[in-house]
Amino acid sequence: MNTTPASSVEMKDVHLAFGEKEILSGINLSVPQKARLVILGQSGGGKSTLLRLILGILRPTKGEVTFKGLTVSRMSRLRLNRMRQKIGMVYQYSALISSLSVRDNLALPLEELTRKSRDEIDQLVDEKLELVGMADARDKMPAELSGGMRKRIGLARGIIMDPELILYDEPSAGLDPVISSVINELIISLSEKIGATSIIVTHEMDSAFKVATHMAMLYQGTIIAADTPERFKNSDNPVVAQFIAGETEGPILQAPQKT
Ligand SMILES: Nc1ncnc2c1ncn2[C@@H]1O[C@H](COP(=O)(O)OP(=O)(O)OP(=O)(O)O)[C@@H](O)[C@H]1O
Repeated sequence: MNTTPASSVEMKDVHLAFGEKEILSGINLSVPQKARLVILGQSGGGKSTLLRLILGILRPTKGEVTFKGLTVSRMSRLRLNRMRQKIGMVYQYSALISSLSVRDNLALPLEELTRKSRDEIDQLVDEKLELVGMADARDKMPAELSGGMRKRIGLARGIIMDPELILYDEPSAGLDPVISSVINELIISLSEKIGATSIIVTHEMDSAFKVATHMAMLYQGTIIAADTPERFKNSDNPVVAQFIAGETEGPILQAPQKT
C-alpha cells in the first residue's frame, strides 16, 4: 500500500443532510498535495459544510472523507485532535479572541497543544507575524486593528502550527480591493513557504482566479466541474460560465440546493 497518498483530501460519494434537507448529494473531490483548490458555489450551497466535514466537525450521512489516506469519520477523538493540529483554519471574520493581545491569540494553540517553552512560542509568534507583515502588531489588541489587519492576524494564527492543510472560508470577503490583493498574495506565499495544501471557499471571482491552482464548482449538492483555472475560465458548462460571469440570465436556479 502506498503510504504517501497523492491527495491531501478526498471525498468519495459524500452525502450530508440536516434533518430532511440534503445539502450535499454525492460529492467526489480529490485535492492534490500542495494544491490551492478554490471551491466556488452559491450562497448556502454547502461550501462551509464541506470544510466542516474535512475537519470532522460533521460526519457524512453517506460516503467517505479522507485526510492523507485516513477516513476522518472513523478516527478516534485522539486521532481527530491530532489531525486538526495539522489543519489551519482561516475564517471570514478572523475569529480572534477580543480579550487577548495579538501575541496571545497566536500563542494560544501552541500553549494548549504543545510543550514549547515561552521563548520558543514567542519566536514562532514573531516568525508568523513577520510572514504576514504584521510584526508591529504583536502587542496590540484586536479592537485596535483594522479589518484587513485582523484578517492578516487570522492568517498568521491559521498557520501557527505549521499546518499541512489550510482551510480558508471567504478570506477576502468584505475587504477593499487593495487589502484583498494583499490577502491573495499572502495565501499564495504562505502555501509556497510552508508547503501546505490550501482549500479556499470564496465568492470573489478575482481572488479565485488569482490564487487557484485548481478549481471546483459546487452546484445543487454535487461537484459539477473540477478543473484548472484556465479551463474554468473557458468552460462551456453553462452553470460554470454563468457563475463566473456573474450573469443573472442562465440556468442557475435561485434556490441553492435540491428541495
Ligand atoms: N448545523 C446546521 N443545521 C441545519 N442546517 C445547516 C447547518 N449548517 C448549515 N446548514 C444549512 O446548510 C446549507 C449550507 O450551508 P453552508 O454554510 O455550508 O453554505 P455556504 O455555501 O458556505 O454558504 P455561504 O456562501 O452563504 O456562506 C444552508 O442552507 C444552511 O442553512
